[in-house]
Amino acid sequence: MTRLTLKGLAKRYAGAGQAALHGLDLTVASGSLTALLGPSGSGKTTTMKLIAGLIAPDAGDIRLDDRSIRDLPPERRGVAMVFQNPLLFPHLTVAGNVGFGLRMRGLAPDRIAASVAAMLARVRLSDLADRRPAQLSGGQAQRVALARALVLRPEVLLLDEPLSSLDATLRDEMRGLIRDLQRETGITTLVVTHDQAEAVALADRIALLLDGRLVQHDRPEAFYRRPASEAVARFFGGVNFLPGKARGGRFDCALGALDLAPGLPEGPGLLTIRPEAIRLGPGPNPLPARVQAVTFLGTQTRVDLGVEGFALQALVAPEAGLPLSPGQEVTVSLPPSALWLLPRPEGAA
Ligand SMILES: Nc1ncnc2c1ncn2[C@@H]1O[C@H](COP(=O)(O)OP(=O)(O)OP(=O)(O)O)[C@@H](O)[C@H]1O
Repeated sequence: MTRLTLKGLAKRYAGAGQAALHGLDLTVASGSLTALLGPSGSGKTTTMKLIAGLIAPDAGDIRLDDRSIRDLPPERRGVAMVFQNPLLFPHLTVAGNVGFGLRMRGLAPDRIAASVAAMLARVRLSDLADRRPAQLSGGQAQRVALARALVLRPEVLLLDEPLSSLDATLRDEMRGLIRDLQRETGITTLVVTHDQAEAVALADRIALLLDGRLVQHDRPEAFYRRPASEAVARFFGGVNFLPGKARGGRFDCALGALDLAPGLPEGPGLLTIRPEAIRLGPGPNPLPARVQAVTFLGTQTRVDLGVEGFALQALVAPEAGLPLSPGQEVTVSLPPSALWLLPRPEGAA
């Protein structure tokens, strides 16, 4: 198993005003499945192409364990990349596509045939071995592309938005397959996605890129419980932010003095609470609130609340939200364990 390290990786495309990556430092643990997450244009594909050797960095290094691969050609890096569009060779069969890289390496035909057959069985494509890419569905083509990369036993596997072109059912299936194969093979894997729910469902670790910078690299739950900044919290659906000051275990803000859990920093900060952590009803940090709007969202109900002239948004189970109506007076409570302090944005008073 191999650790992947990016050190000070920088890239500005010719003619672009802004750099696509500003000195990215990231260590992808050996054998982990890490999601490289970020909105469109944040530098995810650029990072993948740099690791795969399809483009060259302006500065920085790329290491597999202690070896730099920065100056190696793509085929000698030990890195395989699967693109969003599977890019299969149209004139080759499924088996021909999967065996292509092994043939390029000069392996004996019987060894190639055995490896290809085993790989196709693993991705449940044995029955389609003789088909051409034009005769495959999108999900099948994506599985062939994954098999073609894995059969080479790369040290690092890069998957660029592997689920984005699939419908919801196929996406679940493919996500399960990627997870299972990654666990079985232990190949250090980096998956690009712009979808935070997908990153959470798939990865052991998430590296969040915003504007070409790594803003947090953590376990999925940390992005909800301990976001590093307001921007991170917002990317993960955070909507409640209260400026104020923490002092002696309490937070003074527009809603009064709220009890905090122990261990949070003192001083000016931005308090945040997840909408799903707000309780309707009496409890710790109780506050009188007026319901502004109730929106049924299927699995949850969104309740917009006015609290001391401040807007808070809660997400509750539908059965908890249904009897509510706009104008109603309710008590909300804010459990201290769900209150988290963020640094105040630059320039804030
Ligand atoms: N070949 C290129 N020439 C000039 N600018 C580029 C080129 N490729 C990407 N960029 C710019 O670099 C920045 C990062 O792009 P990149 O494709 O890495 O982002 P991304 O996070 O993968 O986005 P998406 O999710 O939309 O694919 C963007 O501002 C993009 O416009």
